[in-house]
Amino acid sequence: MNKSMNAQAEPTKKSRAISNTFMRLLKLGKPYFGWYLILCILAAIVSLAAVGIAESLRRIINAATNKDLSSLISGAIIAIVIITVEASANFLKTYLSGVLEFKSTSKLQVSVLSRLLNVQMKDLDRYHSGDLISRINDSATAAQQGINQKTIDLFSNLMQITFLLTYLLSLQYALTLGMLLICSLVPLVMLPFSSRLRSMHEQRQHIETTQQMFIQDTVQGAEVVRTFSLAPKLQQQFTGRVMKYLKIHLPVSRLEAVAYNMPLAVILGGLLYVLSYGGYLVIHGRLDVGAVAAFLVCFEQIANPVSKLANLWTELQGSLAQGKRLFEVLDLQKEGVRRDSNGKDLHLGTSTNTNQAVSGLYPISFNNVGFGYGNDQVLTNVNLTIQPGKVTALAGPSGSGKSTLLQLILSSYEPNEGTIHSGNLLLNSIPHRSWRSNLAYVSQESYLFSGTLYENIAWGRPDATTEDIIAAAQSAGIHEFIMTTPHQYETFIGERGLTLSGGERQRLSIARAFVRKPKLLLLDEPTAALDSHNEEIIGQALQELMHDRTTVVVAHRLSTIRNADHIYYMEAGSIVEEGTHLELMDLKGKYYTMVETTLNNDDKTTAVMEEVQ
Ligand SMILES: Nc1ncnc2c1ncn2[C@@H]1O[C@H](COP(=O)(O)OP(=O)(O)OP(=O)(O)O)[C@@H](O)[C@H]1O
Repeated sequence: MNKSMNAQAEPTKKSRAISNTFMRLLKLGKPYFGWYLILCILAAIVSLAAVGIAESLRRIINAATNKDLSSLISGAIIAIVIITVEASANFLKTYLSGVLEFKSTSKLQVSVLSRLLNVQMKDLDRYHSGDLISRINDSATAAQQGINQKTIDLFSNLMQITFLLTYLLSLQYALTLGMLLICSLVPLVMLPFSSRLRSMHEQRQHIETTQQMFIQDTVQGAEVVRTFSLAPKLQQQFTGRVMKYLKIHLPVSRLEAVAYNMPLAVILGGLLYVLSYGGYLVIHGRLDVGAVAAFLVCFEQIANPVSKLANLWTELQGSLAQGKRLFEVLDLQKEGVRRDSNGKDLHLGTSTNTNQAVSGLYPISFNNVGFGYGNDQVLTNVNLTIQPGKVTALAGPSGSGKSTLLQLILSSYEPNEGTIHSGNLLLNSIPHRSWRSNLAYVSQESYLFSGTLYENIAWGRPDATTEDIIAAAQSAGIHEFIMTTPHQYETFIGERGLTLSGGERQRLSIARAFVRKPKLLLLDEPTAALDSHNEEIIGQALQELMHDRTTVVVAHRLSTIRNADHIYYMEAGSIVEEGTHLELMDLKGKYYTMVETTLNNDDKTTAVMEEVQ
């Protein structure tokens, strides 16, 4: 019984969701009301012109059959004028529709992208980047077309049908009514296909997206593909995916072909009806020959919009499916925003307290913090204090949660249990933008953007002067290298800076942190990927960057850890030891074992030498 009730509730929920998507798509069109109005006026002119052309044709044919030259000439002149007006209005309508299409689609794409840039990381983690790109590129375009092009088409087609039918009714109502009856069969024959087509469009879109993600992974992982000779396996997988796509695409094409061609058969039948019944009326003197010609021309002009109306319905199904994908992203909750009981966004505001909290003058404290990305607990009962102006190091085995802890300080995620405070203020009560404005983060592999070397440093502080950029590059030890590149600071680096070496990429991201002049510095072992030569070059620079600055550093190298003012040693998401390097070494606990067993020999030799001294 429960099952049948659920089965009944399902379609109701589904149709509510469809109408909801449609209403929201219509709402998106609100700012373009003026454009719609102009386009509708133009559509009305075009539709009226269609009537004018049919009437002129009727007059010309009747004048010819009556051998009335002057009526024939005046009819032809009127027809030329109407055709000119119709062509101009049509041109303007097509042009303005194109501009509207571009404006509205790009605006929607911008709002989807800006939502994506502001959503919570935990939501973003759920999507593949290829899927998100497809939602911005394909779904935004198709959804926007659904409301602009298709609703205007709907309006113009309806208007054309109304005007022409009114005209034809004035000529011969019986013939017109028969014609109307035949035309109304067109959408009816489409009805059985529409819902099936909608769900098939959704399935096809899903397969297209996974295919796009696969291509993206294959292209981005080109190095691994070559190294491990994965090309044949990937080709095979891709062929499999194409076959899967064909499996849904072919039935869609078949169904579309049937759905689109059924109306044509009805239209041909209608044409036969006009010729036969119209000819019958002419024979009985109830209609003139010119009127039959006008009916024939109008039939085409009515049949076309009617068949378009029918197709429009199937196309709208596709747009609704895309709109659904789009709204899913637009509905993701923004970070730093709470929702009230009605689902309305409540934004956090800045205050004197927040300005103080982000000043870097107060300690950051974790109180019984627990966190997990999904169901698995990553951090458990973490208690720590990051003292202002000091260097705090996080050490511990791989996967113990060090980077995750930095992510919580960055406010990329919120703890599931416990609290994080900056001074007296809860971190999640501080607007993210304010909090991050005084913070720089350098990870093991910081992302570099396609652009120039200059731009990549300037991302650290958009208002930085050229002098600031050069000074930052000098401090990060990358200036000399930049001066040897073909266009110096204007040298273009490829996608993700792949034209640079690992060390150059890392020094560039450190320059980006330098230019920011942050109050709080978060380093995720930025020298981990560097050789000892490169490490030495930027080691000094990092010391300078950390000097007198609140710093939290995830450290693997002993040289980094031992200089820290305070070290937290983590294991399986918990802090198990804390103290200075010497204190922890004296303790002879887990930290001591790590130093003894895990760290590389160079590090140990340096440490021993320094301790001896
Ligand atoms: N975005 C994520 N989604 C799900 N799980 C994650 C995510 N990031 C990290 N994890 C998991 O959380 C745990 C802790 O990872 P984290 O990167 O914080 O460890 P770590 O101590 O910094 O490791 P390493 O020293 O190797 O960088 C790991 O088990 C990891 O698989």
